[in-house]
Amino acid sequence: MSVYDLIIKNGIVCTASDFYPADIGICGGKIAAIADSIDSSLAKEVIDAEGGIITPGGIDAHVHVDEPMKLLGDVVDTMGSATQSAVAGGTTTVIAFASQDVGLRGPKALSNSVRQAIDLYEEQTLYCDYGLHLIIARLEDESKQTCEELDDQLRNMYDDHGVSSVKVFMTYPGLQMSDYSILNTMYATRKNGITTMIHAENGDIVRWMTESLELQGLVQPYYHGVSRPTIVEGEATSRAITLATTMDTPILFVHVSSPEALDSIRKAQTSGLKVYAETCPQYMLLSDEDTKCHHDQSDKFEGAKNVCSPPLREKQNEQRIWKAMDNGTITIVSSDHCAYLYSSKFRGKHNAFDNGKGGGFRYIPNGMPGVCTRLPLLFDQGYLKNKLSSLMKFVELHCTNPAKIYGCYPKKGALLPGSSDADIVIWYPSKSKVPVKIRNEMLHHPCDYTPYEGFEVGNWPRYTLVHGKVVYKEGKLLQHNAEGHYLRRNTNSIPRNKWVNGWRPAYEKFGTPQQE
Ligand SMILES: NC(=O)NCCC(=O)O
Ligand SMILES: [Zn+2]
Repeated sequence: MSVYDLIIKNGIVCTASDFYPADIGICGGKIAAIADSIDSSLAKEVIDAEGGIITPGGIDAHVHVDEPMKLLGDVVDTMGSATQSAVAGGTTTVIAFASQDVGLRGPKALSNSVRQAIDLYEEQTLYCDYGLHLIIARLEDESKQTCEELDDQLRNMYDDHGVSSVKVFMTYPGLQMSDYSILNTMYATRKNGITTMIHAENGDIVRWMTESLELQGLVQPYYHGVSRPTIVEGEATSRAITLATTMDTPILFVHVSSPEALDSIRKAQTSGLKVYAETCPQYMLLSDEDTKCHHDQSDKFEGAKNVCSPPLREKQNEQRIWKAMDNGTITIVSSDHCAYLYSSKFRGKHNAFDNGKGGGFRYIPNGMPGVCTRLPLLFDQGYLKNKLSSLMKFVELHCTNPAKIYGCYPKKGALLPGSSDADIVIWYPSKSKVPVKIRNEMLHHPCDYTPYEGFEVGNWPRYTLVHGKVVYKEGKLLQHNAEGHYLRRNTNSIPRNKWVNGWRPAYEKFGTPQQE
């Protein structure tokens, strides 16, 4: 009788803490054993890693796909297509977004918003597991009443669906929250242990700059970046830190790109605050030059492919991001995958021309694809090209820290016998298959471009396993093994119980520990 369903032999196992040659035994979709050598006869099936590196599957904690509220317009991905592209690049868990349905009322309003998204994705073939954050689209009114309602709604959402994180926006027309509303949100997230994710850009400055550029006729895609200088992100970041300090609430800044933001985050972390940060590959590998037209001089709109917020920065900025990843200022790396078609004149990026809008940068849907390329690009740049101090650091940023921050460790993001799902990437042995030139066709996604077309990387996932089954092998997807599910997560946002003065939230008297 077989002890294991599968044994992976002759690999070099790399986790966030260790790097060593070992065999891995898998049983019932879980990591069952890791040892110097496991006898092949104990398994139904054996994969020979041939000396290749083995890492936990990637966790991409910032992915946008089509969702019931269509908050971001006609993004091209379903959850099915996003998970398919994810596993083709070694990512085995994605955390996407459900948006608040502002038409719903009552204590189950947020829970039901999430339910609608889960119902939609249940219909789709999923190649890996997915979780959901909740985007708070609008607080009904800015009264203390809302605080209490939000508290109930968050508790129900977590109890019903294990959603343990919410995202708020300090910019975007229709989504931008006032400081007052952010405080209301933090008051309730703190009480429920929910992680507060913040998109930090000063929306009023962006609006003012946008109008000024438009008056001067400067509306090409490149000017999207000009309307959102680095200090716009820096100011919002330091303001959000002030709000979080007042409310004693841990926060995580998504898609951090600016030196001023990094300085504020580093300072806050050094003073002991629970401030975390995410960055994305585009902020170390692309620049504002990529928002100009490159290929076809007659297409002045081509830079729209790379319009995202925060925008791509000057080339020299990328060194700051690498340093911040290595020194711990940046906690996680996600893709912020948000793919819109480019070639269609009727969909995606060209929506900027709908109804006589004229294609100005203000109207370009923000975002770019990246769920497939995140791990290979960073494995190449971070590890093979030595921009990170070790491969373990790469695993920490892309797999382990996202799992810890978002409450799914060690089920995800680790290779712990008895605890972790067998979500695994086996990379090519170092001497074979190098380099790989990235082509859009390799990415198994519905988008018609990748910002990384023609980039060369020194390795690529050879096998991707989800729940112990091979879902991607040597460039091909194995659909019969695609059995992804919705992932409930735990809360993991623990306040410090340190206050700026004598004020305490009203709920403190109901049992939360006081400052020591
Ligand atoms: N980042 C971006 O440009 N688009 C996706 C939405 C967001 O995360 O802000
Ligand atoms: Zn954002």
